Amino acid sequence: MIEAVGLTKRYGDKTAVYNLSFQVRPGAVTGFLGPNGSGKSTTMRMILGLDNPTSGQVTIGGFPYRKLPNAPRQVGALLDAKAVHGGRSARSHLLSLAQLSGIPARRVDEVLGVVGLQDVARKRSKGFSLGMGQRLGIAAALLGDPQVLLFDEPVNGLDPEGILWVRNLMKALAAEGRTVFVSSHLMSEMALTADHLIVIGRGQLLSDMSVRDFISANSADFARVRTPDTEPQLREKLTSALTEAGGHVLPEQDGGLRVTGLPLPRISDIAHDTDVRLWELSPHQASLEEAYMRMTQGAVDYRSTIDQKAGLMQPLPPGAQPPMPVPGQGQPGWYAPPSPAQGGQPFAMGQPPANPYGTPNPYGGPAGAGGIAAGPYGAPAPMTPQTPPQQPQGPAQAAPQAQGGPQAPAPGVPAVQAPAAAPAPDAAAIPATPAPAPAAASAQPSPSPDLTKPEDAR
Ligand SMILES: Nc1ncnc2c1ncn2[C@@H]1O[C@H](COP(=O)(O)OP(=O)(O)OP(=O)(O)O)[C@@H](O)[C@H]1O
Repeated sequence: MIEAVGLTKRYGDKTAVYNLSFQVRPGAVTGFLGPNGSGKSTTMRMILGLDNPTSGQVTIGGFPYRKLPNAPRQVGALLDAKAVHGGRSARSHLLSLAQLSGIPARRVDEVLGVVGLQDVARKRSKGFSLGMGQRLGIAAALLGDPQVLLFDEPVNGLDPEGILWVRNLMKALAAEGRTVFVSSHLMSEMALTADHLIVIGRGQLLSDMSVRDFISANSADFARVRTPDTEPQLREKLTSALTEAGGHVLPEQDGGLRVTGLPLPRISDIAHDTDVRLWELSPHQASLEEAYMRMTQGAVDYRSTIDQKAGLMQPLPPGAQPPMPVPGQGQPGWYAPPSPAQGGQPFAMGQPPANPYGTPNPYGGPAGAGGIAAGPYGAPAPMTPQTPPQQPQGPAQAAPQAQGGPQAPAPGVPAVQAPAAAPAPDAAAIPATPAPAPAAASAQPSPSPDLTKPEDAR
């Protein structure tokens, strides 16, 4: 388990993380969400001993990372997939990490297979695509067969097959009882992968709850109603009647109406009473993305000026910042549907607070996003390296390493793609990684979970 208590990090007068307390438990995938610059990477670096907290503490299994016995075998991480010496092959990179941690060389070939890079194992990583680099980073994280895994944006750059593979891998690792902590900006992916969410904004904790509770607390179900496109007056008539009955009606771009505050049968009765024919009356649940936007809107530091023009948010006075969101409350002015507290229970009559992920909803709607394919480690097809750049491979090309790449492993960095030697506090950079592509392509229920275990541990 990872436990942070009052974790705070300041860089000069910039407070990157403030008074964060949370626990990441084993046996589940915990998503770590927050807008750009909210402090996710800083938090992960502190967990891994790469940054020192200004105050507070964070422990893994009760120990600060740097005091963990045999850390590389207990914790694996992917922080920066680019932290690899481009002149080294994928295999050499992993071998050097393995040697630093006393991990047998045969484990390198195992993880290369798990991530699907076996066919390009001897190619220089500088020719790798973004997705292949991610896979290499994931391989490094798995190297020590750790019980605790941290992944910072693991699906960044992966194609759909790679994304599915990472999703299944995360879930399989958690199903084996491991602690899996993963950051991502892809809400749809988080909705499919995570069981629990920790959301931060401007370095502070905004939410710590299950995905289902998060959506339920930050969004409201709604009904979609469509009247005949050919008779716009019917739409107006129905809008008035629904509003009069206490509903909240928002027009949608395709001419439909989004209605909250009235159960579906009531909407149907009102339409009937006002002599309005319906082409559609369907129940909907807000997505994780909508719930997330509602929760974090006030904590977004970087926003396009186009957002206001597009009506995605209410205009603020020049120079004003939206207020920090309050956990469990929506952001006023945001486009998402009103929260249950504001809009009431739209489908009060037997409405399923339904499980958005997995179980079919009682109204016969889509089953949600639960359908995950098979095997945890069923990897995607083998990768082919990009055409290697023609430039010379001299030392100059290795410059990136200086930031903590493999060549100069950061002290204390574990199984991850870490740099070798001792961790350098505040150093940044963890390993990089590759992506899978085992021949077993596709969706076979993965090979045995043992694939993630070093032979000497089986
Ligand atoms: N070494 C540093 N020196 C000064 N400021 C830093 C340093 N590292 C991070 N920060 C600042 O701390 C804040 C949090 O950054 P961090 O990278 O942790 O955010 P993040 O949530 O990971 O962002 P993103 O989603 O964009 O990756 C940012 O304002 C960033 O500029």
